[in-house]
Order: sequence, then C-alpha cells, then structure tokens
Amino acid sequence: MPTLTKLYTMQEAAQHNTKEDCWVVIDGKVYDVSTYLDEHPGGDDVLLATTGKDATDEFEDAGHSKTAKELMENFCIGELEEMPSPAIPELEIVSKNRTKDISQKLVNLTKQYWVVPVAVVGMSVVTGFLYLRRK
Ligand code: HEM
Repeated sequence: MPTLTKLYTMQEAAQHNTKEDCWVVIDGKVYDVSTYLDEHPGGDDVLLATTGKDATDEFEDAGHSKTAKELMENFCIGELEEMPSPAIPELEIVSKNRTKDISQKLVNLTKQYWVVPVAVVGMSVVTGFLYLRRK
C-alpha cells in the first residue's frame, strides 16, 4: 500500500528552532527531535544549531553509528520539498548579456573601421566630380 509522505519547505522547518520544538533536516528528510534533545549524546546545542539548514554534513561528520541511524527513523516526520531549479532565470541573464555583447562588438567595429565607409564615400565623390568635368 502506498504511504503518504508529508512534505515541508526549509522555511517551514526553520521555524521549529527552540528547545521545546526542534526540527532538523538530514539527507532530504525532516526529523522532529524535540523529545530527543535532552537524550542526544552529542548535546542539544548541536541539534539546535543546525535548525533552518541542511544538517547532513554535520550529521555525517559526527560519525553516527548504525544504531543512531536506526534510532533517527523514529523521529522522521516527512521529507523536504524540492525547490524549483533556478536554471531558467540564469539562462535569461546569459541571453541578455549575449545581446549586449553583440551590439557592443558592432559599436567597437564601427569605431575601429570608420575609415572604410569614409573612403568609399570620398572615392564616389571624386569619381562623380571627374565624370561631370569630362562632360
Ligand atoms: C535525528 C537525528 C539524530 C540522532 C537520532 C542522533 C543520535 C546520536 C547518537 C545515538 C549518538 C551516540 C553515538 C552514536 O551512536 O553514533 C550521537 C552522537 C553525536 N551526535 Fe547525533 N544524532 C542526531 C543528529 C545529530 C546532528 C544533526 C548532529 C550535528 C549537528 C549530531 C551530532 C552528534 C555528535 C557531535 C555526537 C558525538 C558525541 C560524542 O561522541 O561525544 N547529531 N548522536
């Protein structure tokens, strides 16, 4: 039978940051450790210090035993909700910059090669002048 997993945002989990009401997020799962704070061998302060952020690294760094990992399942209340990827806004910024780059390059080229159109116009004027004089 499928089980329903409750989803929480990090913002929601971060609000539970007191000794009476403490949630920690480890490896995408949300744990309510309020009743375990006083019993935690690592102390309650370390747990309270990790509220509002992903505590996976801190949990792994402490080198928890298999028993600790089994015990933590008792406190699991749900999972962390995936946030939408920021990839699309980033792409927009890149494309805007690219358009800017191209127009800037055109301006630079025009500045660099202004002699070419001036020479063409000059030669046309001289040719026209000579042509008219021959008539
Ligand atoms: C539901 C979450 C957690 C449970 C059930 C839990 C449980 C335990 C247990 C049973 C121990 C004793 C050693 C062992 O068996 O590995 C322990 C030690 C420890 N824990 Fe946790 N822990 C949790 C989360 C955390 C987090 C998030 C941190 C770090 C921010 C942390 C830091 C520590 C430290 C530093 C020790 C070592 C204490 C010592 O050896 O002096 N724990 N924990």
